[in-house]
Amino acid sequence: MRIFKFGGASVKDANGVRNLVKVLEAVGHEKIVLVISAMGKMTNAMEEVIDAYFNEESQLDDKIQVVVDYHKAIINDLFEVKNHDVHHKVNKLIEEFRGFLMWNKSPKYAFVYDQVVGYGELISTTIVSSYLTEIGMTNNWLDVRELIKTDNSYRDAQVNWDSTEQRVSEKVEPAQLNITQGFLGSDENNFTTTLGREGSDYTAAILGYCLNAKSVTIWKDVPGVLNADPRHFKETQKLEQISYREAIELAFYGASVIHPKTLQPLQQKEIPLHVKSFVHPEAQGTTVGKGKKIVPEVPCFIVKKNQVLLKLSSLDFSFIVENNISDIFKMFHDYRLKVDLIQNSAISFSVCLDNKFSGLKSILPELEKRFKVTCHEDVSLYTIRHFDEQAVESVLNGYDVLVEQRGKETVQLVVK
Ligand SMILES: Nc1ncnc2c1ncn2[C@@H]1O[C@H](COP(=O)(O)OP(=O)(O)O)[C@@H](O)[C@H]1O
Ligand SMILES: N[C@@H](CC(=O)OP(=O)(O)O)C(=O)O
Repeated sequence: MRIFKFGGASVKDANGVRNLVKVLEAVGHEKIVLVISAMGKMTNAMEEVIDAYFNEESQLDDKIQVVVDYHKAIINDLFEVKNHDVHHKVNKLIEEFRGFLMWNKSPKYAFVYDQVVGYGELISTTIVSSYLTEIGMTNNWLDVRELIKTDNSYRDAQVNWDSTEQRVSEKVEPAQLNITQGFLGSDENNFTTTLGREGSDYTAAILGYCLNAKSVTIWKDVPGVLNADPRHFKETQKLEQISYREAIELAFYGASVIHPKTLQPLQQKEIPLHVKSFVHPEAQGTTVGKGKKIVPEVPCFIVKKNQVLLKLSSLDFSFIVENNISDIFKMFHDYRLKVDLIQNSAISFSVCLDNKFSGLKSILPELEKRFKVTCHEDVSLYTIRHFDEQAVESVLNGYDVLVEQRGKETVQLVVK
């Protein structure tokens, strides 16, 4: 079997859905599992619904209406028949999460988030599946929550591999075109869980692993994995081949084209991962697999914006060593601050953090009880793999370098 993942960008409108069909016609549509994300930016729109529910209830209906209108426009464009069954199916899903929000008693944000946010994926797969059926492509729609079982760490659920493997092998039809949602799973009480934002790549890898797939392909709006994010760098080069190890390194440092958790299950079974253009499905793309580290061998640039640099110094000139470093790391873990870089000297300790769960405000007073704290917000972290001096120079242009760290293959620069 082959696993195909189509992200939000690929199904952002009716033409995107038609193009998905063209891709399937070009590369075959049997013995496939299609993993599809929410359409366009609908996960962000669902997050706004949840935020309104918790913080500004007067906005709730308007926020839900944005989701309704977006999908309705796509359905009206795709289906000629006015009262096509797809309207009924999508309305039912919308009423499901509206009803949940009406009756919910749980004050727990992460739990409520997971029960609601995934309707983006449930709706998108319902629309795509109905469209495929309409044009004569028989398909098997699967609720991924019945396949992928996880613990109950809402918003960052961990997969229970044994029961997932068993369910996947029972429910996926190996000879057919199967279609299911990315990003979601369910816990032992059958509540919906999510695998973390942008987690649909990981879903494709989980299914690939459980089905011993021949390959996993992520269809993108770019020709493959580039040596830098084209939104931040003018000149980029496509990488032809990357080893699993190198791809894991790139994803770890923040190359957002592949979700970091995706590589590990594939590497374990040596399943190749193709990143290909949904505009030119016949073109080669990038293959992540066994073999050469990186082809061509060029510097790879990764930038993370809006990071925080904290410098902690002891108040009494005592050393910062194992015991206080372990306390500091426990605090970062508790406040969900992701550590991107560390540098320590005898009496100080610098750390570049990702504040995506907004833990910074709460941790600062805690740290200030024990250390002198200097905090630079809104810094950028540049990582260059396989760097040379020219590559380093090219990213510096006028920035102030706050921290520099060099290894044999990687240089990291925190700049303001
Ligand atoms: N190293 C990279 N190579 C290719 N694309 C990259 C890279 N880093 C960031 N991107 C960006 O990732 C985008 C595709 O990801 P995304 O929009 O999240 O797609 P999807 O919705 O399909 O998951 C590309 O349009 C590109 O701008
Ligand atoms: N829809 C989810 C999961 C995902 O992976 O989406 P995409 O494939 O569009 O990045 C998100 O936006 O986080």
